[in-house]
Amino acid sequence: MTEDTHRSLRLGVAGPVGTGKSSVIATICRHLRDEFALGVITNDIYTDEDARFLRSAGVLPEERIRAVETGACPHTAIRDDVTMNLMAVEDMERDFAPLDIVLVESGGDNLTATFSPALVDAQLFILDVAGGGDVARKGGPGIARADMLVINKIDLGPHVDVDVDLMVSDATAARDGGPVLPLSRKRPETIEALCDWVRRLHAAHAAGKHTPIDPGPMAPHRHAPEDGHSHAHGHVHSRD
Ligand SMILES: Nc1nc2c(ncn2[C@@H]2O[C@H](COP(=O)(O)OP(=O)(O)OP(=O)(O)O)[C@@H](O)[C@H]2O)c(=O)[nH]1
Repeated sequence: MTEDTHRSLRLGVAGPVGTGKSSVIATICRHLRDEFALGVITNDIYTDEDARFLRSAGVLPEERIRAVETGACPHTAIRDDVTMNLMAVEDMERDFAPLDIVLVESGGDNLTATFSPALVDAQLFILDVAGGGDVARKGGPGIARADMLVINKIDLGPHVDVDVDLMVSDATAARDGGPVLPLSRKRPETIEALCDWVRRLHAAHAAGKHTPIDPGPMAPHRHAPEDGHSHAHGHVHSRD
């Protein structure tokens, strides 16, 4: 007989470095932890820094926030060989059953990193206005086809000369009309819009009406590690 595992909604959060992945996860946990049983898995190459940030923010009981130290290109661990992450998600689902939602934070630093549908049911891709208003136009699988594109830190628009409305309409065009969510932790109505999207997604998942979408593979890229050898993967480090 197989073990009775409780299958949560697995929600990936990806995006370039510093756009606010940990902050968005903290926000979702703070606002939805009384409605849903939540868990978080973070990904970093060598540290558990993101997990420590979330634990110190006190957004969930500490044991519900676990780190996967990928020890290699973090994008590989969410896309090409998801074994470490899948085991972490399944362990958490078993240890805290029944969980409603497990959030998985990607290591990030890359405009094209996306999750494999073998790991997550849905994914958020996060850009911020501080990265420049034209980033949304540049496209890529996460921007074009993630379940939701978040444009974060819209409170900073005037300070970095970014027209937020234009960035949102560029992003919507890059997604062929797919959903785009302007967000700022300083604007409660945008946080409520994010929470509503998560609620609807969870309801669709629980009803068996949500179909995971693969945003598509990363573009080819090369790493140049310290030892002078380089190796190629299927993605590009656009902010390296
Ligand atoms: N002004 C403003 N700053 C924000 C907002 N959300 C996040 N930040 C700040 O942006 C910085 C980066 O946020 P993180 O959540 O650490 O970003 P991240 O994508 O998880 O970063 P990495 O894990 O290093 O890739 C932090 O200093 C946050 O305080 C926002 O809505 N407005």
